[in-house]
Amino acid sequence: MNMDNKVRGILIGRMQPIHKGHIQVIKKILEEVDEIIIGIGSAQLSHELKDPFTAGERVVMVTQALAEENIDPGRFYIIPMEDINFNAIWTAHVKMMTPPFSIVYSGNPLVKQLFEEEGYTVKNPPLYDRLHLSGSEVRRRMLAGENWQELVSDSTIEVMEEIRGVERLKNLSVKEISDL
Ligand SMILES: Nc1ncnc2c1ncn2[C@@H]1O[C@H](COP(=O)(O)OP(=O)(O)OP(=O)(O)O)[C@@H](O)[C@H]1O
Ligand SMILES: NC(=O)c1ccc[n+]([C@@H]2O[C@H](COP(=O)(O)O)[C@@H](O)[C@H]2O)c1
Repeated sequence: MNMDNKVRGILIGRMQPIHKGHIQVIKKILEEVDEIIIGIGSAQLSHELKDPFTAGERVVMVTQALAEENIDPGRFYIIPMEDINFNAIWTAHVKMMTPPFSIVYSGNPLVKQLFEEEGYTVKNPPLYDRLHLSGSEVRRRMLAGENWQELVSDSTIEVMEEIRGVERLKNLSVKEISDL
């Protein structure tokens, strides 16, 4: 039960980085709920090929991308969430870190299973242009020198330049190959 009677939904994703698919789904969820909680998943990870950006950098990217869309800042929370080793109590960990919510939006079968077992409503959000709109595709294009910019918001391009994100990813790829 919510302490303030607001209907809240939660969307958890690693946002490595946030892309136009996330933005569209966030807008869609905001048509259904009063407020959305955006959980930045695997918050402890950074400087890895699959997870190059820190939780703090991801918070900035998400905040600025939503500002660019003129989404009312009073309607969302951005909360970094570290992984824990115990799946059975992960939902309690998420609950502890967030404002009360009643709907979970996720297509991830494990996330769905864990929250359903705790009695939450889990909805499968629509996927937009999934062939192109995924964090993996953004990172792949960054490494390949292809057009990743079209997949993300202008503000994300700016943050990426500020933190030299593409250069970081390329350095990580050289390091991971040399570690093989
Ligand atoms: N193209 C998309 N359209 C709508 N929602 C999306 C899209 N891509 C991801 N999402 C949403 O974001 C959540 C996962 O976030 P995450 O940042 O892990 O996305 P991802 O793009 O699949 O990442 P990666 O490719 O790095 O694994 C999913 O549960 C899904 O609801
Ligand atoms: N035990 C745990 O810590 C646990 C369990 C399920 C999902 N998660 C996290 O939730 C997020 C889910 O995002 P995806 O839907 O993109 O996989 C990921 O960051 C994942 O690591 C963590």
